[in-house]
Amino acid sequence: MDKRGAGRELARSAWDFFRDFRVHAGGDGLKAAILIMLGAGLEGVGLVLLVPLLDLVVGGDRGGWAAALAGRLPWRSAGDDPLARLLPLLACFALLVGLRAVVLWHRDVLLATLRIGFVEAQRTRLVARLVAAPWTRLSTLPHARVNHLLSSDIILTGACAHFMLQGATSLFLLLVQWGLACLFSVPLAAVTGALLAVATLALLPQLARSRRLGREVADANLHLATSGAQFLGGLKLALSQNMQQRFADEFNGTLGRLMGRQVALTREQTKAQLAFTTLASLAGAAAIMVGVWALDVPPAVLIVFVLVLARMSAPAAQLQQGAQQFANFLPSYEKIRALEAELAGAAPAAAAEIGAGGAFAGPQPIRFHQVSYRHPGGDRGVSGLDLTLEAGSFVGVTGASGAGKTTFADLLVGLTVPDTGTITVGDRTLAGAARRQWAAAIAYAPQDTFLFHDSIRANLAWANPSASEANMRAALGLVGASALVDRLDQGLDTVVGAQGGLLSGGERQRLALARALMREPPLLVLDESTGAIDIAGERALLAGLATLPWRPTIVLIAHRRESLMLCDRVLEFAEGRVVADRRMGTPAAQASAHRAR
Ligand SMILES: Nc1ncnc2c1ncn2[C@@H]1O[C@H](COP(=O)(O)OP(=O)(O)OP(=O)(O)O)[C@@H](O)[C@H]1O
Repeated sequence: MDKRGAGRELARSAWDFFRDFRVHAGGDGLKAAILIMLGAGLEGVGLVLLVPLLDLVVGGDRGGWAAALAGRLPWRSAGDDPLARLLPLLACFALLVGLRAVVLWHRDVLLATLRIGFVEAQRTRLVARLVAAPWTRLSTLPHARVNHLLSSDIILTGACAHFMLQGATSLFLLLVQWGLACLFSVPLAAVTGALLAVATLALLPQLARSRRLGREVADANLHLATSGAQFLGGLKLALSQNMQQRFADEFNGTLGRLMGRQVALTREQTKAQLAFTTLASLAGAAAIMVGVWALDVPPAVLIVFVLVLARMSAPAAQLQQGAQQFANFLPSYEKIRALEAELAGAAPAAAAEIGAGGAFAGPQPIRFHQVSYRHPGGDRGVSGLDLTLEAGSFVGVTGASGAGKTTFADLLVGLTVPDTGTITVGDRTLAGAARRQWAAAIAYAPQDTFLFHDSIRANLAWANPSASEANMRAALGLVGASALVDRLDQGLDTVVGAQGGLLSGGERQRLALARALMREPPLLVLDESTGAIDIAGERALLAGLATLPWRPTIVLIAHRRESLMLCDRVLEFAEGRVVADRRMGTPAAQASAHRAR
């Protein structure tokens, strides 16, 4: 992209950020602007008080506005007694300092509150978009991207807000100080202002470079976060195959690339900072030379002017550095907005629809009418599914990898919507509100066991917050996890570690199944979620499920023949179609038939 295009993009993105912040701030934005201006104004008044102070210390003729002001001040009439003139002056200073402290306190608290609130609002909005998005869209998002956006990138939007607010504060301070400089000598201030403006314009392209490097650092950070998240799992694999050096080299390579980008960014920022301070100092020196030789400014005015210039250097440097940092962190904000825009395009019906219609109570027949579904961006999925799952039946689903079993389960629970055909539960079609109510009723134990990094109790309560301890114990007993909980020091309050990392694979699956039972669902879908449990334990568990008192319809996806032995019907998938539908003469089938009577 050419320089002009990069500059335009930066300006557009910065404007979007400002607009977003302004909307978030609402009425407090105006209050903050007033406090920023008031703080800068009080700083200016403090500088004005330098005039009589100089008058007192240096004395003599300052000429122009300074003399006129000093002549008009009340303590001028207090005769020539320095003490009599100094006391009111110091009183004024004390008053000013106190007032300024109060204003700055209110300003800083308000700005911090707005900044923190803005970060939280960004996070809440992104989470809301993610929660509202359909599974078809979410399933294609890389986990690391979402994690990074919700953590690091969101925090960096706070840094953006910080530098924007700091920039506004510095800018107003600069304007007030420049206004004061104008009061002392308009031509001198005009020369200084023009030179500073030229220095600022010369450094504008630097901001676009800062944004580009910021984006590269953010990308490298994401890459590092992805590698970091998989570090232990990957290291275990590497250790088991004596490939740890290669693993370390790969990780270090990612780290090295990130460091390279960060060094490049620091180099650019330092260059810009030095260039700006050098140009600003030269501009000040040039202005003083012009003042002395061309404008014949009196020495006392020149001294005050130099003091004002010295005061201006701090906010000017802060403004320049803040702008660099803002441009550097802006890509994080852009990434968040990009994901929101992606998700907004795919947002399904509003969550408010959940309330419409009645809840699904008890198992009912589930009917697939000529259902087809293709995954986005490919031609794989399921097609022409035409079948009925009887209420309370125990259905096994099997087939080779990629045959379409999970796709079928996702349709069954309402995670995905058919491209063609319909799915009905009882007499209701799974669409809109009914689909959401169905999802709110059923339980799904997916292939990848997911447990929160929290206690067993909290993990179980997640599915049904009103579940009693007795319910939890009963579910744990049914899935064969009572002994596990009893042996843990903290019992139900034991924290299971990130992703249940402190438990074995089979134990994790048992807890996930217990959680699925907590809401007494009319449909229980187990997608290869018992495969890590020993065969005898799995058999006992499935036998328990087959005799659950509330008689849910159970769909068990499994590869092992032993797992399917208790099912009263087995569907075999191949190439997205049901190629065999077998009724089994099992004890479960008899139990099911008995229940049906
Ligand atoms: N999100 C997706 N985007 C594109 N294609 C997908 C997606 N998910 C699955 N597929 C493809 O759809 C086909 C069916 O996948 P599905 O997960 O239903 O298979 P499966 O029978 O459950 O396999 P396995 O036993 O290995 O879990 C596969 O060929 C798979 O590659």
